[in-house]
Amino acid sequence: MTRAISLHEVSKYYPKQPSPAVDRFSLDIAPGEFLVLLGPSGCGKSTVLRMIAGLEDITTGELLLDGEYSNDLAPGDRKMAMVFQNFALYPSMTSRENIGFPLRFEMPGAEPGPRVDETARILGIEEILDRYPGQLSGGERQRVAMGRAISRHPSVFLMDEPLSNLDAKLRSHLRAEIARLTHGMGVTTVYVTHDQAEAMSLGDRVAIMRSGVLQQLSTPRDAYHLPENVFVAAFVGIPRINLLQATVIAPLSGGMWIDLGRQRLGLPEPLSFDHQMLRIQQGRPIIVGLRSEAVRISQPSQAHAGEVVISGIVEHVEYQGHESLVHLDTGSRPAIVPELEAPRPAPAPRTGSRRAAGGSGAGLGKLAQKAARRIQATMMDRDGGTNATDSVPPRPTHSPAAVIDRPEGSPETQTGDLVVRTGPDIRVRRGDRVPLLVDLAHLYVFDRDGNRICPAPTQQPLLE
Ligand SMILES: Nc1ncnc2c1ncn2[C@@H]1O[C@H](COP(=O)(O)OP(=O)(O)OP(=O)(O)O)[C@@H](O)[C@H]1O
Repeated sequence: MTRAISLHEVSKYYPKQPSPAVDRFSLDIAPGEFLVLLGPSGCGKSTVLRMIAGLEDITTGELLLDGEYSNDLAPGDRKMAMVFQNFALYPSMTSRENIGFPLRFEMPGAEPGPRVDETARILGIEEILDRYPGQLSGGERQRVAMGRAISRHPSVFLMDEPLSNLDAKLRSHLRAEIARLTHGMGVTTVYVTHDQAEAMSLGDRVAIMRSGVLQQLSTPRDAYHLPENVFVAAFVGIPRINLLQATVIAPLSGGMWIDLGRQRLGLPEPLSFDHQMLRIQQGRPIIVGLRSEAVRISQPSQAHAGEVVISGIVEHVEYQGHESLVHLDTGSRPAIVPELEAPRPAPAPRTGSRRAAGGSGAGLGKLAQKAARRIQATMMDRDGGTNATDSVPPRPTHSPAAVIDRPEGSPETQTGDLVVRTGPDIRVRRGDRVPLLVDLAHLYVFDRDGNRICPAPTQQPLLE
């Protein structure tokens, strides 16, 4: 048996805490689905899991199991098995006894032997059944812990960072094993991790959290390729996406550029629909996101259609064996996303509407009018408003919104603002100025609130 789990507007307030640990969290998990809760430490992942398990009361909102209201269902009646980070085996029991222990309560009077043997076979741990936890390696102990969960034939697995105490090699091995087991058994699984690589490789879908709030619920592929906001973009993907503070230059006389400070990216004409939508941002601070694969070090003569040329000074080359990561200074200002690693973020000040300029339902007519007004206003601000193409709009005087910030007193231009992936044999040295080809088909733009505006967040009506 496997179960559907729904959380509707679920919040959790702990006493004496200024902000909720989980804030109006909604999620529908299909029977048999493998869902990963991903986010930095303290964002509320374990609290969500514990509320599903019944180990934590829900302050407001509803938990439905197979469509039935279950907020008050006792943990033992939920038919869920949990696997934790610390293996929690009874030290005085052998592996066999540890795996069979919960069966004594679930199947009173029945002989647990066959179930234990079946579980041991699935996990490949027959040979360690008669050993005590003290005689097992970390990986073996975790297998026994999983065996204890599996042998119960639960309807749901809840896993809270089950691999984080293990070394990297074992982690990747057990990760594959968990994927095989849970899919094979078809049991709904909710898996908590702060490791984005783990989340991406395991989950049918990932729910990315920040400060108790769900940021994005999507397939791992969409989390990487279509991050809904700058936080998700920065949290998912290794190396981390390059995020640069920028402004849009869009003179009425035509053409459009993204100003990165010392250099500009000219958007290729005819402008794509997504790029046209950026017109409305003229004069406002934006964040440009470039994943490391969107930029390559190559001569301008090698540029493909859609690639534009800038340059950077090599700061550092990180040799990784199969590739190298080249850290460059392009004279841009990196955008900083707080809370990515913070133990517990301070509550963010409310910053206007979440709706992006191109948000769902916004008609193009309205957008175009807004854009025209914005352009007009910018032009009027300028000296005579004559040669708009050559004049760079004034730099924003304030840091753009809560999620984008430059620490007070930090230099205008920081070094190493862009990381580019190259082959392992790249021959560049610190201090070299190298040409960079930026593929604008892989350009991300976020507005001052951190919401993605390019590629446009929802399907927009096409230009006539
Ligand atoms: N019993 C509690 N009393 C008060 N605050 C709590 C309690 N349990 C958790 N919190 C707080 O709730 C927030 C969310 O905690 P939670 O353990 O769910 O985060 P997490 O994302 O699982 O973090 P981690 O990855 O570090 O385990 C944190 O700020 C934490 O300090």
